[in-house]
Amino acid sequence: MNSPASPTRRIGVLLVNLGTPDSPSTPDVRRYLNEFLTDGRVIDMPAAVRYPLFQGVIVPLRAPKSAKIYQQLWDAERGSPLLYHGLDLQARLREVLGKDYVVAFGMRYQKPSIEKALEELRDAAVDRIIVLPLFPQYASASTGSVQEKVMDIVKDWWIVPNISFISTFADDPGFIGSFAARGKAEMAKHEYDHVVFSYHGIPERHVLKGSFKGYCKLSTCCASYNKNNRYCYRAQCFATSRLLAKELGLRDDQYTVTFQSRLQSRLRDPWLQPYTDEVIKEFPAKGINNVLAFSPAFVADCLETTIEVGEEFKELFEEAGGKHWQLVPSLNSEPYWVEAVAEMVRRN
Ligand SMILES: C=CC1=C(C)c2cc3[nH]c(cc4nc(cc5[nH]c(cc1n2)c(C)c5CCC(=O)O)C(CCC(=O)O)=C4C)c(C)c3C=C
Ligand SMILES: [Fe+2]
Ligand SMILES: [Fe+2]
Repeated sequence: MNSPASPTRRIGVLLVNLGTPDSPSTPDVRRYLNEFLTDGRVIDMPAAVRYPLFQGVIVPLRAPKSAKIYQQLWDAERGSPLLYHGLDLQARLREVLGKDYVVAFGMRYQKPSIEKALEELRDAAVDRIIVLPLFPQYASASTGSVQEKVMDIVKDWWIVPNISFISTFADDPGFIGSFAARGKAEMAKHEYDHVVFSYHGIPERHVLKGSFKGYCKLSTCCASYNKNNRYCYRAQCFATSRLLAKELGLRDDQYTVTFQSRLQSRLRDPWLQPYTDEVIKEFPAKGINNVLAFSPAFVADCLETTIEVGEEFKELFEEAGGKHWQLVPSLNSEPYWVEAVAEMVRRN
């Protein structure tokens, strides 16, 4: 009797980014924000308060304003940059990884859903799944939320797959090298007297909640990256910045680490500081007039890079008297970044 052919042992790769509305219309933005801002890892309030407060008050007020910004960002042919860069990365990674891998792409909020992407991998009968949330620095509100969602889905499958997560790549040499290459290309075009590494902020409380045995106290604890603060978002942001500065040949006084995108609320809870908008307004008075801005919490251009860093911060800086502000474009689906992702996957 012939033995059955041995099953192909392909590996599934699930790339996940945050999410984006289906269109920049107010109803679609409202639907997206309703899903995003009722996630208990993003807004860590009891569900009984979170749902009525956000779905009933904050999102209806915010959606029309956000929709206007999404309209500025939207590409007439390709739609949301976060989505089309994700699909491009998926396509290029497929080519680089070859036939032993099946690469799927999903968004934590809205479409394409993580459910659908996981089903694609299940239908391909992959042997195991490597999940790569596309956030370099672990935060419960981003990476943690993706992990929870994936586990929530597969817990209901009859055959639960082998799954591993790449939870942080803040100090990954391929990630650092790719961003440094993007920065060097800008530095070759213009003289800069200062560099800003501006990261998406999170409430300070989120850092303290993840503090390992009380190690992280939002102080000098984050000045080195070690086994005690491996998943501290603030420590990872500093680690990424130090490594990028080293690659770019910057002295400590030639760069500043800042945090952007805080969700302003009447609760006035402090977010990670210093705030980018406040820091850059002071630059011209200090003689800093030519600034190169990196946004290394994102690996694809999106609202937070193109509009907030590339346009809003530029305007603030120029209003304060600054001369030249330049955003370093994100990694998107640049060949060296695709290779860096492939290497992280192969190593896993
Ligand atoms: C880098 C990872 C991210 C973390 C950590 C994060 C935390 C976080 N975000 C909000 C609120 C908003 N973020 C918004 C946009 C947005 N956020 C991320 C990533 C992280 N967020 C991305 C990639 C994007 C852009 C999406 C796009 O389509 O381009 C928005 C929506 C835009 C707006 O209305 O301003 C909100 C709101 C909170 C509260 C939070 C942590 C607690
Ligand atoms: Fe965000
Ligand atoms: Fe820390």
